[in-house]
Amino acid sequence: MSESRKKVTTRTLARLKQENEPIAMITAYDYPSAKIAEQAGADIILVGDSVGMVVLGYDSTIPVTLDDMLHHTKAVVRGTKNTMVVADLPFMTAHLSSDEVLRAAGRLMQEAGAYGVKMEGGSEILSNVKTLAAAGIPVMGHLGLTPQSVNQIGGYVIQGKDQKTARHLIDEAKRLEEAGIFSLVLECVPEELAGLISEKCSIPVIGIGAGRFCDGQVLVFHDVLSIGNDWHPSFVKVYQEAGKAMLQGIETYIKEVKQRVFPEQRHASHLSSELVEQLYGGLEGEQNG
Ligand SMILES: Nc1nc(=O)c2c([nH]1)NC[C@@H]1CN(c3ccc(C(=O)N[C@@H](CCC(=O)O)C(=O)O)cc3)CN21
Ligand SMILES: CC(C)C(=O)C(=O)O
Ligand SMILES: [Mg+2]
Repeated sequence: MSESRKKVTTRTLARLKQENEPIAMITAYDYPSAKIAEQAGADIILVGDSVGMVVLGYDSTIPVTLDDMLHHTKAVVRGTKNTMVVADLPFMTAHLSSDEVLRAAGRLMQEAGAYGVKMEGGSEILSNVKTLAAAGIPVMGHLGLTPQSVNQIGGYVIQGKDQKTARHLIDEAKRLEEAGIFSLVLECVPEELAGLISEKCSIPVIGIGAGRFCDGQVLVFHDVLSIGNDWHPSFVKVYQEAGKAMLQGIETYIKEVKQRVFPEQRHASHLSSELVEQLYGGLEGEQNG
């Protein structure tokens, strides 16, 4: 599928929304996971700052740096041919001066090869969104539960549950759209609200924990495959117990080493018996001399 497919662009996504065809997005953080995501047919790979939690072992996305994002985005880009790769701007970056945010986004595109960037927030980042869009940088928005604000929110909790906050999210989505984002992630909002925003926006809205009525869905790679964590947010569906399969494989390897079952003869290279004899003979000669 991925071999023959044309490159996914902003135009592809706009067409998918127009044709009411769901957009499939998944995170990836390195070369093998990117190859798997592309081969599976993902439209968009997100190099999420969730890399900090599922790969680097932090307990939030806050410690993730631009250098981390560059490092992982480069690996993902090397693993893809025609999938759109979007990289998260890390904590605080969206709020820096327009020069600094431009430089950060520019590095993710020029140095790492990202197609575009995603930034968390609404009105407070609007002028930076406009600056990036004016520079030809595809910007994906991110509203609802914005994990970079977890300390301020006070936890990973669903957003937009009452009239005031729901109304606010609709307004923010419209403002971001006007500022020039090409797509919007909505995280952890009630599905009726996500459906309404998807309907009111002409750009594709991609949900995570936002229900059935978005234009697309995104999940974290390690959640879909249950790698590294027993616990998952309740919106996650585990499609394969890859973490269990990995553990079993490594356990069996270690057991076989301990029991001298691995390696077998075929797992090594060999000398001719004549050469072996000569070498042993040579050693004996040394010992006798
Ligand atoms: N592995 C992983 N998956 C993710 O989806 C993810 C990350 N990490 N890290 C960055 C953010 C953080 N996310 C999270 C983390 C926790 C919840 C969570 O605990 N949600 C509760 C619902 C809270 C409520 O009731 O309001 C849940 O039970 O799902 C949600 C999103 C989403 N992102
Ligand atoms: C969960 C998605 C939307 C994200 O921002 C990430 O993986 O960092
Ligand atoms: Mg993120």
